Amino acid sequence: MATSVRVAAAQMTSVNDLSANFSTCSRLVKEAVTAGAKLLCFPENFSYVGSKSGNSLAIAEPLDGPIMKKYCSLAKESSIWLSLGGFQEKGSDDSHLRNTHVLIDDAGNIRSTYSKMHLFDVDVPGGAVYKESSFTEAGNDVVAIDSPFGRLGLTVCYDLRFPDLYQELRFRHGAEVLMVPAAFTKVTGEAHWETLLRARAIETQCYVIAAAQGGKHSEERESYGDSLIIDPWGKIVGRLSDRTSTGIAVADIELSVIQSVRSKMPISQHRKPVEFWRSASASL
Ligand SMILES: O=C(O)CNC(=O)[C@H](CS)NC(=O)CCC(=O)C(=O)O
Repeated sequence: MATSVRVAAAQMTSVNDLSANFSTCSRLVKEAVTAGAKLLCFPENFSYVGSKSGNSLAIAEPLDGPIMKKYCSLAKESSIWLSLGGFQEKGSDDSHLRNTHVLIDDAGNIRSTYSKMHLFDVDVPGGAVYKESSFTEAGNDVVAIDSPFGRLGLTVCYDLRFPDLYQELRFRHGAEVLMVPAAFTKVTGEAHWETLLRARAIETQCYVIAAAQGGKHSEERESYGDSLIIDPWGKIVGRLSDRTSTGIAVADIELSVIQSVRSKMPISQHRKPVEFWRSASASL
């Protein structure tokens, strides 16, 4: 990784129209290129948000289908890496999709994919009831990959609430930058979004890039928004002035910040993972 490299996180309000969302993404790619970013991260469901969550089954496609081909061409034409967080990938039968985070390089090649592990089956207090598992197959592979922006850890949205995954990414897979594309609900976002993201950055000493859906997608659906880039000390280094507007947040990833935070506070040497204290207490 270069000593400093500029990245961007998109914030958008995707709708139930594939071509309208692609136009928005193309415009944001141009903005990111103009800002000097080498990587642009898009939120969960960047290419489509149905008025009801199960609606997205109808537009699910394989990774070599026409939708993903267009995004690969977009990356290639603009010579920029794209993190596409939460693509509706066709599942193993017609009633399931996979919620897949796709990483495309600046030559338009898919470098890595990760399918969301933790599915959002939640009765949101004061909000709607979600049952993502009714139409989604959970992934079960932890995915980290080297890139010009450091070693990236791929996650999606609700994964954010499960710190074990991020511990695994940092301490077993060597992640330096954690990506959390999301479509958080308004209620849970207000209560938890920034706190959870900053906690993940601090406890793993990683950069966190969190691209978010924000605003009203339809009469029925609204997302919290607030795309953030956070440094390994937990400081917010990239944010839009408005939580729900469409645009990009830009920040520089500095190798020296990762190194300095980690060497001054060497938590990788101090940590006592669960296997350690379980075997210690067993011998009492
Ligand atoms: O279903 C779709 O169309 C798109 N998928 C989503 O919006 C997903 C699953 S329903 N949303 C979340 O994971 C919200 C998590 C969240 O809000 C929290 O953890 O608080």
